Amino acid sequence: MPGKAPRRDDGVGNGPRISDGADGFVPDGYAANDRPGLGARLVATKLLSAIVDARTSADGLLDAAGGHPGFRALEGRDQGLVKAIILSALRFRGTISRALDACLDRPLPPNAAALKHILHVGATQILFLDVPDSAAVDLAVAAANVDSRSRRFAGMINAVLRRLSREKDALREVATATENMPDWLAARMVAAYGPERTEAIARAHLTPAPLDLTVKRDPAGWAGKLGGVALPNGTVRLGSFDGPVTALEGFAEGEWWVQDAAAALPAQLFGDLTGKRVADLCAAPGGKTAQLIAAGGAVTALDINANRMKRLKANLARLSLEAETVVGDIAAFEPAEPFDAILLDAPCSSTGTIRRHPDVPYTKDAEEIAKLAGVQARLLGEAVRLLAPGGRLVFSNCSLDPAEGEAIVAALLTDRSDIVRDPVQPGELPGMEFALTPEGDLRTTPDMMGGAADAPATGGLDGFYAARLKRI
Ligand SMILES: C[S@@+](CC[C@H](N)C(=O)[O-])C[C@H]1O[C@@H](n2cnc3c(N)ncnc32)[C@H](O)[C@@H]1O
Repeated sequence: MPGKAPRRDDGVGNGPRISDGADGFVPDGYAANDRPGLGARLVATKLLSAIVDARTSADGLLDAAGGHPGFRALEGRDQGLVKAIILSALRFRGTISRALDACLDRPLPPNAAALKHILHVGATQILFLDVPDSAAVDLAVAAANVDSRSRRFAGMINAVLRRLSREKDALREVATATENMPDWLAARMVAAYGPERTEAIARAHLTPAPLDLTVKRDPAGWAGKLGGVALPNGTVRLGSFDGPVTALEGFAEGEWWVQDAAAALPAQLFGDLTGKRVADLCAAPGGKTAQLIAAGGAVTALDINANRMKRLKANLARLSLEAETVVGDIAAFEPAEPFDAILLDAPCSSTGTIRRHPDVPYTKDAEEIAKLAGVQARLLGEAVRLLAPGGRLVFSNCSLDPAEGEAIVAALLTDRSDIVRDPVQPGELPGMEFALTPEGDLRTTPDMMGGAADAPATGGLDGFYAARLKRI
């Protein structure tokens, strides 16, 4: 059984008025105060629709400062509940759909999107969260009653969710983890990794990722201080941590930064950078920039996004690390001299981070992957232009899709006779040799190291690809 959110007695909060009426999402003059806990369910229903129907990123919606107005208006406890509902509703979307189908006498009307989201929000609480079933059912019925399009389905919602509650022990069993991958993604994963590995990857997606930290020095010491384990690459992993990272020892002193162990690997492929001119060409928010500086490089960090660059600067300031920073497009970057080492951590579909961002399968698609692959190929061509003869370039991203990784590098190597692969040797990644391909590239997937569900203290990695190249 996957992790459940903390139990709430009644699934309630003293809900504030949640609508300014501007988006008309709380209809009929309704105030969430009228029914404790209803505001959270209405917001969860609305946000699930925004993610699944309008393909809006969950991070942007679920932000206490800049998120959806309905979410921001909720009190902290209800915000936590909405987050738990949304993340579980997405993580287990296939299992939830199957369970609901088993409780429906006939298929839902095709134009009843709001009804579908109300059922999913109710079912998520019954099947996967520690909310009393009676509160989940009653509040789903109440949510239907305040929406003029869904009101006529209130009786049906009541019957379906009550049946779900009675039969939940059988219905919440995940039949195959792959049922929780939308078809487009499952097809691409099976084509790349085969059905068995896809099932293992899908299973790893069902458990949130642990908290990983990159430390400036002394991983074993920090693992001891923070109650974690030091992984073979030096990442400190805190198996179960629930709270603000800012409260952890060493944060204020700038001793570490949050970074998945797999995300730490591409920059580690450069080894010692002392005395080297280094460019980090897609740098923000700067996790890998910090590693390159800590490895001794004189780093120029470039990113096209000024806001993200502000975050990079703030992150480096906290860590007391220094880099030259440039806001701009790689294509327009004309440095005085070429670089000895270049990291291109290109924008991608982020399918390697589904454990952290279960909305990704619903906000991305095959068409977007093809578009991103075009961007990556173009940026890699630009990055090569900035590399000194003999210099090393690492191309990386957090996609699981070979179209955004292996295929991009293969095409470059076919096109350019002056660029060769500089294969990573097993001895360079002691204890993590499993992450190397026969060609000497890095390829991690979430099921590696056991997968978080099987080995919470050491399991699971984000999906990453990295190839090390050299200019001859
Ligand atoms: C995957 S993120 C980089 C993450 C970063 N390397 C880290 O570890 O924190 C990709 C970045 O590429 C930047 N980017 C996209 N297109 C770019 C371009 N043409 N020139 C420069 N930066 C670009 C985006 O703004 C984004 O910050």
